[in-house]
Amino acid sequence: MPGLVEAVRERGDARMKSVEDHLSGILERIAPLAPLELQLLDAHGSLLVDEVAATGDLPPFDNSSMDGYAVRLADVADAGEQYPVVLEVVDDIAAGDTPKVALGSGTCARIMTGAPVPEGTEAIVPVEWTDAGLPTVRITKAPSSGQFIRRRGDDVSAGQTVLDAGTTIGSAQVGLLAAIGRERIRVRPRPRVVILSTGSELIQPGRPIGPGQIRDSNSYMLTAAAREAGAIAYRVGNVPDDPKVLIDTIEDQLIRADLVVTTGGVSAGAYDVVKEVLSELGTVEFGKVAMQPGMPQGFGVIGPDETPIFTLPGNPVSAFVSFEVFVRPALLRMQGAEVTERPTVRATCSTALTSPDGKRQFLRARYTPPADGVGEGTVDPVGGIGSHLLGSLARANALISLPAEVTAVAEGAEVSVMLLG
Ligand SMILES: Nc1nc2c(c(=O)[nH]1)N[C@H]1C(S)=C(S)[C@@H](COP(=O)(O)OP(=O)(O)OC[C@H]3O[C@@H](n4cnc5c(N)ncnc54)[C@H](O)[C@@H]3O)O[C@H]1N2
Ligand code: MOO
Repeated sequence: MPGLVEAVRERGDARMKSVEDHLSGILERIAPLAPLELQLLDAHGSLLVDEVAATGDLPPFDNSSMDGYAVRLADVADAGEQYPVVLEVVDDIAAGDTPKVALGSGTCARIMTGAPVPEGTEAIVPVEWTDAGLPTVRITKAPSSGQFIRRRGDDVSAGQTVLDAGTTIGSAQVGLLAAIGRERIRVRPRPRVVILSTGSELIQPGRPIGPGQIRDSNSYMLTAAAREAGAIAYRVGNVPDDPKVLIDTIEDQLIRADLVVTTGGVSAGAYDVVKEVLSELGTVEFGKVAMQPGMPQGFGVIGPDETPIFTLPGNPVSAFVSFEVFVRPALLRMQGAEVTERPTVRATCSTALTSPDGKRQFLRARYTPPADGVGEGTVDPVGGIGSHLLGSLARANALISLPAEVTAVAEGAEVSVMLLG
């Protein structure tokens, strides 16, 4: 019969919070950031607060979609290779010009792409269907009615809603807003996130490494992850395991942070400074979450503005998975997103798996969608379960998520897969 300690270890610790409880506790305390009016390019990547309506038509005037000649249909109806029609060119209109003359019988105007068509225009003859002549032009092919004319308002008409509230401002949306004349726009701003890696053993890439030291991968990885989640991320590497330096660094950084993420120093070690320092403040709660990797977690608020802070474990894979499961949803919530989870699919697992009882396990994996686009894809675990295995993490495009009560999965069984990016 196992002793108490062994029994707890086997079944998971009853005092551990479930992943779901920890996440919902976090999201209850994270509010969308207050809307801000930003210049278009500063709004790029943010979510629109209000719907946007066009104040004018797009295009704003009838214009040519080809370099060529603006004509009346009756004048060119008989044009052909054998018997070209000859017209007098009465105007020459470049983009930005205003036409000076209306078209009369037997006349045409040379016109460039985007230039306003003169009054009386019924179609445009592309220059390739002519001898490009001036002051008369020979036309060898007749356009159809309205051909190569872009009508006023055929893209967007005045008053029309062009973007719904909640739309993410990507490059196409920036282009549209500029086209309708908007210079500034109200959005949920991108959260500013400070990523801080702690540990006296950490060395920045590019520096020589000594015995017992390791490179600081977490601060880079999480800064990139925060950017991928839409945040403006600031990286602070190399905070040593010194309580005073740590608290001073966090205080200094609060000025530019809507959210702080630390890694390392939260387990049970003698130098686990993050836990030691922040526990004393009483506003950050530390505990164990029933998951692997990512068991030791801390979350709370800090500083005069009650800035949310996540203290993630130092093992790189634990930090990565914790970010995915807890921090990313919080960042999306701050941006006003309705959906904060990664897309999840069911997939056939290529190998048999085991998992600790009482802990949700996140396994690095490669997901392959179904070849025909219908039905279930397959998923292959990559690497082992060790929380230090960054090599296999970098080959993964998904995480297999096994519920806490699942201890074994047969080869070919269906599993839940969280797709990364
Ligand atoms: N006695 C116990 N020991 C540990 C427990 C426990 O419950 N009891 N939990 C283990 C688990 S699970 C995890 S996860 C880790 C969490 O440790 P810490 O958050 O305290 O992190 P550190 O001790 O500072 O570092 C752990 C590991 O990760 C490396 N590390 C740290 N920062 C970085 C970085 N920025 N880039 C790359 N690698 C980093 C560090 O060198 C260590 O190897 O605790 C277990 N122990
Ligand atoms: O939970 Mo730790 O995050 O497994 O290595």
